[in-house]
Amino acid sequence: MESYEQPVLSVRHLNKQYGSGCVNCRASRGGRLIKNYCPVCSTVYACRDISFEVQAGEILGVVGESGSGKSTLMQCLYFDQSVSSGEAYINSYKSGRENIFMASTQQQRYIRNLMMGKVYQNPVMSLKMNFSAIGNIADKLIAAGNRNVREMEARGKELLEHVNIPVYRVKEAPGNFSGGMQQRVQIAKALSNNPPLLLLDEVTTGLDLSVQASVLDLIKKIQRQLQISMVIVSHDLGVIRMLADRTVVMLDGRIIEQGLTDQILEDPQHSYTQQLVQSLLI
Ligand SMILES: Nc1ncnc2c1ncn2[C@@H]1O[C@H](COP(=O)(O)OP(=O)(O)OP(=O)(O)O)[C@@H](O)[C@H]1O
Repeated sequence: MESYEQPVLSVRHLNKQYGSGCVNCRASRGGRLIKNYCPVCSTVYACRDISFEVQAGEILGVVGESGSGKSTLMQCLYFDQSVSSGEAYINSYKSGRENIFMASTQQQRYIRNLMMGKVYQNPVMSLKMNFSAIGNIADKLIAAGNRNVREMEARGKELLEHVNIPVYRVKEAPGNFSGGMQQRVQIAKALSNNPPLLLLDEVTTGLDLSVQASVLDLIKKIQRQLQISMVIVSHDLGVIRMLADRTVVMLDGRIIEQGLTDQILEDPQHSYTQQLVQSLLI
């Protein structure tokens, strides 16, 4: 199969548990859990048998209530957490033939720096608040092996302009910026090495509605212009409706439904998804 036909990201049977499990929860296949939690040994089954694909140029939405495992999934994909088991393949890494979870720490750093970008709900997770905005971009470019200061400065300005940070503020620290501006700097930083895949975790949560709308517009614009693939996590189906081509619905660590976003909105199959869709209409 040619590489352009392969999914950009393919995740198979990803499991992540916090705790080692016990006779009660290991044998029960979830039957004796309270949601995702074992009351006997306190193990949390945060992600259970998660499988999905992201195609080139597609935005995949992941929606679910608080605690359903969305952030854990993103943390595993970006190597912020190790998986308990499972596989993931990126078509730009070793032609999509090697499980990235089995790659060495050095290789995982390489994948993070060149093949993925991540935007967090809390900008402190990705931005150095005591660096300038442009210094933050250079930081990511240096991590990927760049050394040419002039080139990095030009790239930083270009990216920050692209996300609507005024050129006269690029040398200011993001700590001085508003929440929406900080998210835009994070997006610029995540895009700096032209990754084929962007992971966005609750990036508009906590922002004012109008700021939220401008960040969502920016994400849409970037996706159209760069044709980059994205996985966007949100507890808000409104955000997913606006951005995602396809959607995965999570509950208690499992995927309970996935399909085209329009299809899920028009004809939700699972009772939890039906509730979510109904809440959009109220
Ligand atoms: N470090 C940890 N140790 C133990 N349990 C954890 C840890 N991190 C997350 N969990 C548990 O894993 C489950 C999934 O959490 P996660 O943060 O992935 O959910 P979420 O869907 O992203 O929720 P939210 O939208 O509130 O962030 C929850 O039950 C949570 O308590």
